[in-house]
Amino acid sequence: MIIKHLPAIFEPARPVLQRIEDAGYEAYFVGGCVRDTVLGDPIHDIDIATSAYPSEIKAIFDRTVDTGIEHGTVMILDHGTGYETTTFRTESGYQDFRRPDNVTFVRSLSEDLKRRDFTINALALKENGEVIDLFNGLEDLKKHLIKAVGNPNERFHEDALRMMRAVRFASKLDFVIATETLTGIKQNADLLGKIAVERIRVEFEKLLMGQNPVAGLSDFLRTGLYRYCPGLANRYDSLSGLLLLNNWQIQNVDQAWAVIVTQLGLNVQETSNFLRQWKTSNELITNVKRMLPVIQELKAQKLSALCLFNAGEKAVQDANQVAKLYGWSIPDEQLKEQYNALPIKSGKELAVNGGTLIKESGIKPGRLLGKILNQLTVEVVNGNLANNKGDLVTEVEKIKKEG
Ligand SMILES: Nc1ccn([C@@H]2O[C@H](COP(=O)(O)OP(=O)(O)OP(=O)(O)O)[C@@H](O)[C@H]2O)c(=O)n1
Ligand SMILES: [Mg+2]
Repeated sequence: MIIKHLPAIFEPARPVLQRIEDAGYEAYFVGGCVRDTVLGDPIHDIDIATSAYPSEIKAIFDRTVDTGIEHGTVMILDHGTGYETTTFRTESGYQDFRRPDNVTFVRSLSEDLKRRDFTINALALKENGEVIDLFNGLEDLKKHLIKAVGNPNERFHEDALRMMRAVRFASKLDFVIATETLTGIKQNADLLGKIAVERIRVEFEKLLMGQNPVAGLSDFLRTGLYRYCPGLANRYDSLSGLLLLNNWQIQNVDQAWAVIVTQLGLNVQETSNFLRQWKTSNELITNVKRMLPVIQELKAQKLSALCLFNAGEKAVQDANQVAKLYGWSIPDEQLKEQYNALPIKSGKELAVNGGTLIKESGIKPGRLLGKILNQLTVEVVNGNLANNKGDLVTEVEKIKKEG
């Protein structure tokens, strides 16, 4: 196959490949960028593989950065852009166990491609547009098939994360996992236990945000991969409920996790613990925790002003998106109106603050002050009290008298 017009992102990199070829070596675009080019999908980054050793690349180009030289990766700087090139390599251990990370540099493209995960990811693209397809990747792309290169067991033993990548691609591309590959995942699922949770998380999040999350989740469940994921090991029944959701439209990672914790029926405290096990950021945990009460109130069809106020605009919108999956949502426009109708959107908008109350109402700094401010906020949000200084100070007098 020859691709006549390469997507624009390749253009500035072509002369770089050309120069490597002119020096007598081979150089190709490889991996996801080739797969996505053939599919006509957007390309976010390009990877280059070459027969030249890192030292040889550095001899060809004036400006390079050693970004991962022990793995064979050197960045070539060209006209202000960096291009990562990786020397053809093979996982060895047995061939040359003295090399760091068991990586051996090789001169042949096929040696490099045959240790890649799936046939659709084992395509190489020459600078002139020629696609090198040694493992029937093009046919599998056409058939919408995720198939391990060679023996699935071997591929998954080299890197167990690949099993998560398989289910992620099933969702992301809406492809089917080939039977033998699926069997390989079932047999090796426990190896996922050896993989850092952060790496698993990235794949799981991509799965949840893919084109067909139900397909990916279905594979994630039937292969048993979920057993080796934090907080999911004993939750097969609950997770299976996700397969019944037929209106997935997840727009961000906060929503993705909110779906999972909603499905698992976790409360706010359990959600914190669960997400901490997955090593998500504190920001994500905060966002998801803000969404949960909104989702619950949408479910109960009694969305209150206070709930909207506490969550804030982003969490409110995200929560409605999650609720949509379950048929609990209200029209976005209506929700927006309800939110915009809040008398105040944040505590800072309250017509009095701690300072005012200390000065004008003689309240001492401390717990009581916080409690009173909170009470005022709730009354204003609920529309029981106008947000002006006079009314609020009068209310404070009343609260003081009532003790
Ligand atoms: N565990 C892995 C990870 C990567 N690869 C190979 O390295 C390439 C680049 O990896 P990466 O950028 O992680 O994935 P992509 O396939 O490019 O997918 P994405 O679109 O998410 O970048 C893959 O296509 C594949 O050939 C692999 O064989 N095994
Ligand atoms: Mg990539």
